[in-house]
Formats: sequence, structure tokens, C-alpha cells
Amino acid sequence: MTTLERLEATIAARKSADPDSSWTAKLLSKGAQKCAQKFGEEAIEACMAVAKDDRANLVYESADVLYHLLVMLAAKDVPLAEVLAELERREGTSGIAEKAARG
Ligand SMILES: N=c1c2ncn([C@@H]3O[C@H](COP(=O)(O)OP(=O)(O)OP(=O)(O)O)[C@@H](O)[C@H]3O)c2ncn1[C@@H]1O[C@H](COP(=O)(O)O)[C@@H](O)[C@H]1O
Repeated sequence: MTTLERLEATIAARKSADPDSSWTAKLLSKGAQKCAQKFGEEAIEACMAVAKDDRANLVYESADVLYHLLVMLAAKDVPLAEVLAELERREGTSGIAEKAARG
């Protein structure tokens, strides 16, 4: 099991946890829109780390981004495997070729 898969399992288990003792449970209890908002905030913080050329902070904020992406996916019952399958489907297709095919 990869780190992301273990984290996904932890987040799934937190769906029924006490919001007073789990940040994940607290966030999930606020609904998918709040989870999406937090994901967006963390993504912006990662972008700001790039703007400041702060490598260490980029690593830290990227971990926040991945965690909050998994929480957002859990809120919408989208398994990580489905996202990974989409990435696998794209393997071997250049982004430039894909964009050209869309016209
Ligand atoms: N990876 C994470 C993780 N990354 C970030 N965070 C939390 O996400 C929050 C980030 O939000 P902010 O920095 O915006 O914090 P904040 O300013 O206090 O939040 P707001 O006031 O803005 O709402 C912090 O409270 C972090 O502790 C995480 N919380 C949990 N996990 C993982 O999830 C597991 C389960 O955690 P609990 O659900 O808390 O048991 C943990 O063992 C970890 O593996």
C-alpha cells in the first residue's frame, strides 16, 4: 500500500469519527464545499511558496494539497483509484498531442 493509499484509508475511517478529536472528521462534517475551499487555499499556498522560491515550504504545502485533495475526493465519494486510473489512461499520450486532438 502506498502512502497516499494509506492516507485515503485513514480519511475514509474518519468519516464516522468524532469531529472534536479528528481534523478530518471536522472538515468532512462541514461538507464538500468547505473541503473544496480548503483544497483551493492549500493550492494557493503552494503557489505562493513557488513565488517566494521557498523550496522547503513548497514541499510542506504540497503535502497539505495532497491531503486536502484526498479529503475533497472522500467528501464526493470518489476513490483515489479512479483518479489514478485516469492518469494511467493518459500514460503515453503527450499533453500537446491530446490538446491538438481536442481541436
Ligand atoms: N495529513 C494530514 C494533514 N495535513 C494537514 N492537516 C491539517 O489540516 C489543517 C490545515 O489547515 P490550516 O493550515 O488552514 O489550519 P487552520 O488555519 O487551523 O484552519 P482554519 O482555521 O483556516 O480552518 C491543519 O489543522 C493540519 O493539522 C492534516 N490533518 C491530518 N492529516 C492526516 O490525517 C490523519 C488523520 O488526522 P485526524 O483526522 O486529525 O485524526 C493524520 O494522522 C494525518 O496522516
